[in-house]
Amino acid sequence: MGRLRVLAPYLLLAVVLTIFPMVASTSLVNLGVYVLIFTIAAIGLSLLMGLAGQVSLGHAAFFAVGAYAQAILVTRYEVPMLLAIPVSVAAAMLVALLVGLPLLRLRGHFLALATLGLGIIVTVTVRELEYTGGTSGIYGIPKPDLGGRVYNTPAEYFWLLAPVVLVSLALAAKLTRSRTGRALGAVNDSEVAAECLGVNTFALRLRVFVLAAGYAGLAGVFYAHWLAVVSPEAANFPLSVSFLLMVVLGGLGTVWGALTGAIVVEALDEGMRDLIPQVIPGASGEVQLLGFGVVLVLVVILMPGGLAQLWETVRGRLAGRSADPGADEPDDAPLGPELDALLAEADVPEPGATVLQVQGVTKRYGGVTALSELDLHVEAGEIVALIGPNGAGKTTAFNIITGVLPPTDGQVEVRGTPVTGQQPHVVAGLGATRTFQNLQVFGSTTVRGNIQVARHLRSRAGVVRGMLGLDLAEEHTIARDSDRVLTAVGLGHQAERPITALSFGQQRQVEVARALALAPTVLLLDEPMAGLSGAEREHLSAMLRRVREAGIAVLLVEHDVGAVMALADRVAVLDDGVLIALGTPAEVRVNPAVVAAYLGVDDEDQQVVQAAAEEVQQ
Ligand SMILES: Nc1ncnc2c1ncn2[C@@H]1O[C@H](COP(=O)(O)OP(=O)(O)OP(=O)(O)O)[C@@H](O)[C@H]1O
Repeated sequence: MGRLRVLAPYLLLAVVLTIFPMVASTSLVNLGVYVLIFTIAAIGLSLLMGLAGQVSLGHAAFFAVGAYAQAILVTRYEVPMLLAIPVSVAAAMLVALLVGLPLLRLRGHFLALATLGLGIIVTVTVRELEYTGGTSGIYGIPKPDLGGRVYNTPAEYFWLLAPVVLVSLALAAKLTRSRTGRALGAVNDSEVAAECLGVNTFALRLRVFVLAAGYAGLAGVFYAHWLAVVSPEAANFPLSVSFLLMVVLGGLGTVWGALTGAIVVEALDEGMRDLIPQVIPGASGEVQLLGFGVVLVLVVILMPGGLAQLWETVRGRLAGRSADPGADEPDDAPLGPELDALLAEADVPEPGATVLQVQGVTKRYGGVTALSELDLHVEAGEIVALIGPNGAGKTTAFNIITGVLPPTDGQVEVRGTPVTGQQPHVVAGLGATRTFQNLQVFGSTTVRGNIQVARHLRSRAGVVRGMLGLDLAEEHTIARDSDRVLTAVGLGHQAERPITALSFGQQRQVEVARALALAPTVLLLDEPMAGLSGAEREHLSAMLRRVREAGIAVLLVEHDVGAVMALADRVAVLDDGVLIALGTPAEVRVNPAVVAAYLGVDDEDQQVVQAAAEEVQQ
């Protein structure tokens, strides 16, 4: 039943694509050919923008590379079409790899600008080079001839393209539902959280950038054969804008948006071509581009989710379902055997072995020293609390340990391996992960989806396996393990809910569960009790004791001093970036420097510290 639901849209589309050329006029089928060609390119851009969150203003550059490579291969070297296709697609992907390596280190609008520049470079290059035919381009590209059958008419070409579009769509859609797709979705929601769960964001983005270029290159190939000529316009900015419009109009959330977007943009294009000269006599293509710009702005303002969002709303209304299915019955016995099984997965050394070593770590921001020569270590099976007034440097210490920030000076080792200056995913790979003071849940998915990302390092499937569906057994294991994690921490009844439907405290608990799902050796928790009810705090404390018993090392930043004193084996106190005390809770409680540091700070914390000090003095 589930499989039929997945296949149904493709079957329906196959039927429509088969019938369309039989019933539509030749000019409409001709338009349909362009829709299908551009759909292939837009699917690639949809993956890049929707999945990897990267805006490209130069997608047409890869389209042109594919088109030119195919034109050169079949006209100059007489390479058979079927043999030339993979080479041309590979050429587009190779260009993407070469430019992606430096470009993808750029973020946001810088990447958009850089890809815009790439489009200009390709346009100028093919226009200036004699080899690529200069301004007139390359002529005489034959219509496809497969096994003696020539695809000459619009209908024939449409039927040739239809299966290519169907397969392209299916592969891309499968990728979005794979391990890679989940990881990229997580990167879009919170790059830092995804990295700290072991997701190598740069490598993933690069792969999707290259893949997107492959789709564009393939579209370029079919474009070249259909038009019989390729000219520098193929790499032009207006075409990149059209692709962008297709993806945004169709909706970034789904690759199907590429198809609907391509249909609407091509229809608009035709409409504008007729309409604009009537409204503005003598108007040129530039005015058409302006028209596209206006549509793009209107879509972004009025319908940011594109047609896909509209469709989802209609479908939800028709089915009478809300976005949040609500919670099931609460789990009977949280923290049961499932938690033992999860904790047993952690690769921990013998109790007492140092798993985290911080040596002389200093962090300066200009004139501000956020952290000054911090020395700290955490052993297996130990909870060390890091406390201190606001601005003491606790979060800075976490950021440096987990690779989110490089230190100005000093060393960090996880299980004896130096990790200073390494990316967070490398640190996570060694078994150290964290939660965040400011919640960093993956807001576009469910509670289960959040946990599944944390199983990234415990699974292997890459882009190709994900696209081809060769990851089914692994996907089954990830889903099963994620549900076990949720049951283990008492959140099984929330699995199906969008994470954003949960209360702040519950989201915090999911974040802790997500970090545990990595089966870490070292767990760093940044104010995990903040926003939790009394019962939830007790539940979390009980869980952390079990985590300690399992031999996992815990570094805990927490403002709830009472909870810290009850839980921690050792307490480190920071004040103004300086470690002012380190010892057992009993020792730290009576340390005059600690009492002084808390004076005039949070009333509640101050009372706890002072009451404890008085108690010991009596
Ligand atoms: N990006 C930055 N640029 C400049 N100063 C910074 C930056 N990040 C942190 N700081 C400063 O470093 C010091 C330590 O900040 P940090 O966030 O680590 O403290 P904290 O102990 O975690 O505080 P809180 O309990 O309020 O979260 C503060 O004085 C803060 O203003």
